[in-house]
Amino acid sequence: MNDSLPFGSAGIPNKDQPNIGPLAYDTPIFLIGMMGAGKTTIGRHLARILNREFVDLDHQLEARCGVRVSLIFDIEGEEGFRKRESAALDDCSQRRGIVLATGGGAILATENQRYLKERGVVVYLRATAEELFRRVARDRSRPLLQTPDPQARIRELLVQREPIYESLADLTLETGSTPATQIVRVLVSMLQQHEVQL
Ligand SMILES: Nc1ncnc2c1ncn2[C@@H]1O[C@H](COP(=O)(O)OP(=O)(O)O)[C@@H](O)[C@H]1O
Ligand SMILES: O=C(O)C1=C[C@@H](OP(=O)(O)O)[C@@H](O)[C@H](O)C1
Ligand SMILES: [Mg+2]
Repeated sequence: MNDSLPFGSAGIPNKDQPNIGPLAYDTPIFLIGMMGAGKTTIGRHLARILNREFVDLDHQLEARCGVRVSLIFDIEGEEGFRKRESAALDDCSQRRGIVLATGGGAILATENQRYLKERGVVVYLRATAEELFRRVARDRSRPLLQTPDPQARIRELLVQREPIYESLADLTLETGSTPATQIVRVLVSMLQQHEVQL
């Protein structure tokens, strides 16, 4: 990869950033974070520039079920969705050389935490509740946000989930108002710094 990519402007090391060490060239890269963090958008760009296959967990589920995520929630509730999500994550996380964008709640089940932690490099895309809300406010495709006060819901979910995102992350990237294309460049540089073979 090109060594001259910018490093550091939006990237912040975790407090106790572990040394990932040299990893196989085909180690999967997993993106985690809240709804609106940019996992799907950034994952797709990242895969393109690394010449990797891009997999989005929600899209996998939709392809398997033949319906949209919101309809899975309508018919089977969150519990049914989570079971399907866990089975899809078990399969997808075993695929080598991919960039995988998870869904925001895919980190909740303990078996999913194990799949992510043991099978690849985990990147947490972080954003504030205000920024997340700005990004997803007009989008009707996220069933958990179809409430009278979606901003409050985002804040609640963030409080519940932030410790899990942090505990799973090998790398954390603050997305702020940085455009997605620049975030991807910073992320490539962070992965290189952490000896992930790209
Ligand atoms: N860094 C960013 N800055 C501004 N908007 C972004 C950024 N990343 C993603 N977005 C926008 O936010 C929305 C949600 O992004 P998406 O990739 O679907 O997030 P996720 O998959 O994490 O829920 C999309 O409209 C996307 O274009
Ligand atoms: O945070 C969540 O629990 C969810 C996030 C969504 O994916 P994104 O994070 O890609 O929006 C999708 O999996 C589903 O609506 C539930
Ligand atoms: Mg997504």
